[in-house]
Amino acid sequence: MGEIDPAFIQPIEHRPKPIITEAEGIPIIDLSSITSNDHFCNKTDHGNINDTANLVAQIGNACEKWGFFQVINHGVPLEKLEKIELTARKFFALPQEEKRKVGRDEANPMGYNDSEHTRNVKDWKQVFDFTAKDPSFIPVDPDDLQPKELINCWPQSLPEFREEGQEYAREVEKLAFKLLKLIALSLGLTADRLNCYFKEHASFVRLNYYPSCPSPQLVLGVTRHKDAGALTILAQDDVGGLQVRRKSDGEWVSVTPNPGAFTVNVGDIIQVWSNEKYESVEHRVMVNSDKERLSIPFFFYPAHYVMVKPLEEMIDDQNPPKYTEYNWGLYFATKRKSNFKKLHVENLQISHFKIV
Ligand SMILES: O=C(O)CCC(=O)C(=O)O
Ligand SMILES: [Fe+2]
Repeated sequence: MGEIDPAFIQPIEHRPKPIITEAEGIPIIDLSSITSNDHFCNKTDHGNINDTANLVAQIGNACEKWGFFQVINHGVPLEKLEKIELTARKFFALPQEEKRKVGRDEANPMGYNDSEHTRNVKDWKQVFDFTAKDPSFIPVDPDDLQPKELINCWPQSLPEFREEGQEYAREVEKLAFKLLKLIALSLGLTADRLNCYFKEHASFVRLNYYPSCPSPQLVLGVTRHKDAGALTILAQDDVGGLQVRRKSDGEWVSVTPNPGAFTVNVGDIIQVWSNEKYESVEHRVMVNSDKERLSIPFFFYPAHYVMVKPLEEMIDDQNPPKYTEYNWGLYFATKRKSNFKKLHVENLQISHFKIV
């Protein structure tokens, strides 16, 4: 323990427990009935309406009960996932100086970072971020709301990285739009109701590398947090470590990895749009003493200019709006500031927009 930088050490109440409880019951949802059909919700679609209704019900239940679910037969070709995983492993095995050449910083948000902070504690991980869409625009400084073009920086020594990353992002983006439709339907909205917010979406893919750790009981790979965007679609290898705060009793429970499946979770924006019918659930990542781990989240973010507030359809006299409106670009830029260093103030959270 002597060698661990104190910046990584979690306060006692947030350290992982030695006994791990598996999250039995996180639904595994089979998307095979819609994977071959990009227009499965259109009026002209003569596909099996019962299949879609069944899926919508499963997704709605999972979002209400867990805020998390896994999808199989999702249509993302596994070889695209395997390629990006292999290249990600090669990238993280490069010498630190090489990785830092594509380092991200406060001005340039994409690329490599080995000192991410969540809730003012340093995470035991290294990350590499790239945008799903090229070009992508979002403000990066809360004092300058001019959107900035996000420039991806790819390492020269891995020429295949760029194309593999972009191809992977294109495939997961298709899945994200399908899930968005299913979630809209599950909220009683029209299938395309949420699409307007994603025309110029500022989503990005993150490669998370969690090295093995000599004192896994003191640190976390990612400190407890809720994802700020609309949806997260996560691929993980077979090591495990993701824990979710179970809604029924507040216990931290582990999500059993199911390689080839994606773990999907609802983020803060869907919590607000749905006026809390669905909640963005807290999660964290444990590391271990002998195995490194790789995970690849796709953070599905709306366009920077979107004003986020409870949808009209989700509010009425019995359900008044629970959040005040906020601008997504400004929220993102403000939250980002706390990623780089320990701040001595509480980080921005969605609860700060809650109407009490
Ligand atoms: O690595 C994981 O399993 C989850 C990572 C995560 O929660 C995040 O990057 O927001
Ligand atoms: Fe997360």
